[in-house]
Amino acid sequence: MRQINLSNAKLTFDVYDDKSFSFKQAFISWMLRRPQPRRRRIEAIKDVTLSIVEGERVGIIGNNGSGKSTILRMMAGVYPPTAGRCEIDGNVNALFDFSLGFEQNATGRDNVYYRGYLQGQSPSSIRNHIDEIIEFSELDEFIDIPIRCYSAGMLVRLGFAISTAVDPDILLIDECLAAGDASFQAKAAARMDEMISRAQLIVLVSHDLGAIERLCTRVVWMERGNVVLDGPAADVIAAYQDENKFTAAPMPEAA
Ligand SMILES: Nc1ncnc2c1ncn2[C@@H]1O[C@H](COP(=O)(O)OP(=O)(O)OP(=O)(O)O)[C@@H](O)[C@H]1O
Repeated sequence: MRQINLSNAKLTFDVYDDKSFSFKQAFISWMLRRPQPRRRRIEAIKDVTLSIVEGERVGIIGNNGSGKSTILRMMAGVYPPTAGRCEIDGNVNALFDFSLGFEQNATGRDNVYYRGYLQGQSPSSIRNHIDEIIEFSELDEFIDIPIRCYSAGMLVRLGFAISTAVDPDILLIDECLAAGDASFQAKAAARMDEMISRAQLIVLVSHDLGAIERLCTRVVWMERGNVVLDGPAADVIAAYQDENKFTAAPMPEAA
C-alpha cells in the first residue's frame, strides 16, 4: 500500500552568521583560539508523527515559517529527518519549483532527458514521452536552442511539461498549481487536475485555502514546526481561519 509515515520526525537547521564557515575554519579557529562564528539552530520540524495512506488527499496549511515546505521536502527525501523516522512507500513526484535543476548550456530537448533522468525515469521512458512534452510546452523551434536563451516563462513551460509527464503513486505539490502566462495557465491547471485525480496519494502545501478545500479531504495545520490540528478539510480550515482573523502567529524562534 502507498503510504507516508512520519514517526517523531524532527529537523533542525544549523545556520552560521559567517556564510563561508567550514570545518577547516572551525579547526583553525580552535587552534588559534579565535572566537567561532555564531551558530543558530532552527528547529523547523519539532516532533511530528503523521500517517498518510493510499487514497488520501492531504493539504498542509499554516502561517509563514511554520514548517510546511520543510516537511514536504522531508517526504520527498530532500531533507532526511535529524531525529525520528520518515518512511515512504511508493514512487514520488515532487512538484516544487518547475524551473529548478536545468542545465543552462544544454538545449531544451537535452534538458528533457536530463531532468527526466533526475526524476528517476529510464531513457526509454523519456523517449516515449519526449514528443508529448515538447508539444505540451509549445516551445516549437526553441526546444533545440540552449535554455540560457529562454525567457523565465519559457523555462516554466518546459519545467512544467517535464514534471507532469509521468504519473506518480505519490504526488507532493508545493504552491505550484498553475504555471506560465494566461494562455498556458488554463491548460496547465487542467493537466494538474488530471494528475491529481490519478495519483494514489497527494500532499499539497498552499496558502490558497480555496484550492486546499477543493482538492483535499484531510488538512494538517502546522505552526512553529508542530501539527496543531489534523482532520477533515472543512473543519481544520474553519479553525485556522478563526484563529487567524486578527493576528498573525509569531515566527519560529532561532536558538
Ligand atoms: N535551507 C534552510 N536553512 C535554514 N533554515 C531553513 C531552511 N529552510 C527552511 N528553514 C527554516 O525552517 C523554518 C520553516 O520553513 P518552511 O520553509 O518550511 O516554512 P513554510 O511553512 O513553508 O513557510 P512559507 O509559508 O513562508 O513558505 C523557517 O524558520 C525557516 O527559516
